[in-house]
Amino acid sequence: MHITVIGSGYVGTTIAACFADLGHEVTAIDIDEAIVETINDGQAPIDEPGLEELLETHAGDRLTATTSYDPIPESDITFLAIGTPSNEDGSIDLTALEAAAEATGEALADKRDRHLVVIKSTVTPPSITDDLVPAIERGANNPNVSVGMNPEFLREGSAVEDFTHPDKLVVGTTEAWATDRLKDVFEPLLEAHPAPVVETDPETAAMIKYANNAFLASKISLVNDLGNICKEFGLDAYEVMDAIGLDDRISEQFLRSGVGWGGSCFPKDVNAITAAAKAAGYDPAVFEAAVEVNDRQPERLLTLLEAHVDLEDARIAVLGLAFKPRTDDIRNSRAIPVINGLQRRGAEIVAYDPVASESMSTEFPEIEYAESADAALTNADGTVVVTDWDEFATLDDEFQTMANPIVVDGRRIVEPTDDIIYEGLTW
Ligand SMILES: NC(=O)C1=CN([C@@H]2O[C@H](COP(=O)(O)OP(=O)(O)OC[C@H]3O[C@@H](n4cnc5c(N)ncnc54)[C@H](O)[C@@H]3O)[C@@H](O)[C@H]2O)C=CC1
Ligand SMILES: O=C(O)[C@H]1O[C@H](OP(=O)(O)OP(=O)(O)OC[C@H]2O[C@@H](n3ccc(=O)[nH]c3=O)[C@H](O)[C@@H]2O)[C@H](O)[C@@H](O)[C@@H]1O
Repeated sequence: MHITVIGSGYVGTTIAACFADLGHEVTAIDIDEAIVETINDGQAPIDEPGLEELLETHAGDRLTATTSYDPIPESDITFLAIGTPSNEDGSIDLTALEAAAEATGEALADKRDRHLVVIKSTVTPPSITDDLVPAIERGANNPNVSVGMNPEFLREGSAVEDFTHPDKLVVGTTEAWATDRLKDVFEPLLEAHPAPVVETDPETAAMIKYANNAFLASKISLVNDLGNICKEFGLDAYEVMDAIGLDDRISEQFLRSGVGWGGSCFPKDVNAITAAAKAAGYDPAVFEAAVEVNDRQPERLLTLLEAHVDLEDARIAVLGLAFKPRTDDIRNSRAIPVINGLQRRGAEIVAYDPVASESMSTEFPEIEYAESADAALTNADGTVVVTDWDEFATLDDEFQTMANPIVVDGRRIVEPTDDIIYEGLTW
């Protein structure tokens, strides 16, 4: 099948490369010329394990990238994988996606065969009928074009692996031929890795995506609430969570308490579904509480640090800047409120991350960036661990180069020893 994928970010590039690997002919379309050139050179525009290998194999062969929308009518199906960020009030900002949807409609104006436009971006259910279908129709109201929704569940840092080993495939369509076409795209993937296929309408498919993300984010906040209680009682939250994770109804996944959830999706998606629910007249109390608990965790981390060291003019090492390990993405990283909190308290900050220092230096150009954890720790009056990079698990003698070996761990990654003053956030 010939597939066009519009938007070559984390999702677009991953799915374009994986579709090519499944044997499809793929055209990736992005407005950013540098991204298009990178893909055509067989390189990955983002840092994701396994992605560069796929692009090296397929670029120039089954996969080509372009800034032009012209290939759209020649393809059988188009996936829209454009960013859906937040407005100031937390509601979904559809500007970029609507522009791409309208341009896609225009490109399909004269198409005589059936064409399926699939929304891959995370969008609120009402926005499909209220904004996106009208945007495509503004481009051209062609009855041969059908609109579907196929939410994506991949995680950054394991995008290729997650895409190729899905828990489920959600197919949101309005016509039988559209369902068949979307399922045909995934047929080779499901043959290799069978997964349940949920066939539904586009709005329910969109809601499934928010329910998934809001559930997981709320689960972590619930775990953080429990973790904070454990800490107050002098108990180890991880021992408690390991036990409750044995209950199949709870599951052992996403039970890691600490400095909270960040990234490009959980924060914006919980805010977007909350705003959409409020616009529809319902106040989602649990989601609001989940955000509040999440906002509190960085402050709790700093309060624990303050109990050991006066932060005014203290040199504090921040270990980990990415929102999670194995990515250079700092969007909504918990390191941002941690650094803000340290700055408010007058601390001097030295930060280290294996890959995300450059991204963070655009956000905080004024702080110092070290080349290694060792260098960051040298002469520091205290350290906070914000991202659970594997390399922090092996830190040991490095803490002895600190002026004061005080370690406040926001991710339960450092091995406590008698030679350091170790404080866990929820243990
Ligand atoms: N990042 C992730 O792990 C996941 C993201 N999602 C959702 O997928 C969507 C895309 O997210 P990301 O890939 O992270 O976004 P991104 O911001 O990394 O990529 C979006 C791309 O679209 C391009 N673009 C913008 N306007 C365009 C236009 N008119 N025509 C062509 N290209 C255009 C941009 O240049 C950029 O390369 C969002 O709705 C997000 O919530 C869903 C699952 C996972
Ligand atoms: O819609 C999206 O973009 C994606 O959002 C998340 O994926 P992602 O944000 O890439 O990463 P996660 O592994 O979910 O981690 C999110 C945040 O939660 C934190 N987290 C995760 C798990 C846990 O037990 N505790 C915890 O604090 C992580 O440190 C990180 O800051 C979802 O897991 C994906 O299914 C979804 O597709």
